[in-house]
Amino acid sequence: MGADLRYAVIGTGALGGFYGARLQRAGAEVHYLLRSDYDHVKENGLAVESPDGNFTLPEVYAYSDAQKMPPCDVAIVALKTTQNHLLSSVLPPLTETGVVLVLQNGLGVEAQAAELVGSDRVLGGLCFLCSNKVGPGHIRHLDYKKIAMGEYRADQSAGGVTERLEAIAQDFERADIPIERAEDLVLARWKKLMWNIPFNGLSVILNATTDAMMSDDNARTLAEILMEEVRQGASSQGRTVPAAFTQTMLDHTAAMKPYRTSMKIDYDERRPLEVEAMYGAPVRAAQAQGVVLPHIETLYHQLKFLDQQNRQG
Ligand SMILES: NC(=O)C1=CN([C@@H]2O[C@H](COP(=O)(O)OP(=O)(O)OC[C@H]3O[C@@H](n4cnc5c(N)ncnc54)[C@H](OP(=O)(O)O)[C@@H]3O)[C@@H](O)[C@H]2O)C=CC1
Ligand SMILES: CC(C)(CO)C(=O)C(=O)O
Repeated sequence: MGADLRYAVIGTGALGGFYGARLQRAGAEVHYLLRSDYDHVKENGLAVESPDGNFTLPEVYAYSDAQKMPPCDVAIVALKTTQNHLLSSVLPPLTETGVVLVLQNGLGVEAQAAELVGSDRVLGGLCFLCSNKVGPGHIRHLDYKKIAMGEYRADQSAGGVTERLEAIAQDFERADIPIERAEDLVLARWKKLMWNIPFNGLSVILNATTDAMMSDDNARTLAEILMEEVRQGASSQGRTVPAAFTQTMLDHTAAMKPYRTSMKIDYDERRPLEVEAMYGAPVRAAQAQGVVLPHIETLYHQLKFLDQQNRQG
């Protein structure tokens, strides 16, 4: 992998638009794949509002067809996981040493990219970010931005910190994005699920923002029960999430600015919910090891029902 990496952002929304624009502003060459915003962004570029400072990029390399993109060193997958069935048609050509970096929430998402490009060419990242797309090519970054990034291994082993991971991490750091080098991507994914499984799902079921859930004993209890099960799920995969991490997540959420989770926004906008990647995949991974996660499974079925009703309605 050469010194100056060329990036592709596949899905220029809340997350992809934010990180892509930050990389470009820091000097990286970034190519963006867009869908509904293509004409607007080709004409006007991207605008980012952020507590770090607002900025615009009047000129960006915009595409509506991945096959027209140049070979890239790092293709960042930033679609919703509900669109991953389209991956084969939206990934750009890669350079000889090019890799796919999957920045989506959930579990098992790297495997979908690995099927297409080979399991030795995939990394994953967990983004601790609150960002929304509020208009065509218009990203509103609200809070946080750190990424825990790690190497994917088909056998689920820890991939360690490789040179290419280090090179990508340094590009992000130049863009003022803190990067945690995750030795074990599987553990990092389960730790992120400690937040997403309780709060994304409950925000839809309880029709509540994070502050409303944190200030209510019943909602907090539900969140704690779910977190305990996520720990059991991690343990079924040979990973240990320390018991104290539950309190860390609760404290983190209590300290957050009131937040409507991404799943709640998708629900309110009648868009498909990321139920399979966030709930189905962890439940199935645990089940494959003979471990049942009853509360998470219940939430999974409730969310599947609500998602279906919501989009029919
Ligand atoms: N937003 C956040 O703060 C965080 C998000 N995440 C995760 O990141 C992932 C992305 O989420 P987020 O950025 O919020 O979602 P968004 O919906 O904001 O962004 C996804 C983008 O992908 C585009 N897209 C969809 N299909 C295609 C296609 N076929 N070709 C080109 N572009 C396409 C969409 O375009 P269109 O506008 O046409 O729909 C949209 O702009 C999810 O897995 C989410 O859970 C994780 C942590 C925080
Ligand atoms: C936990 C949070 C809100 C920010 O840390 C996030 O990363 C997410 O929505 O997935």
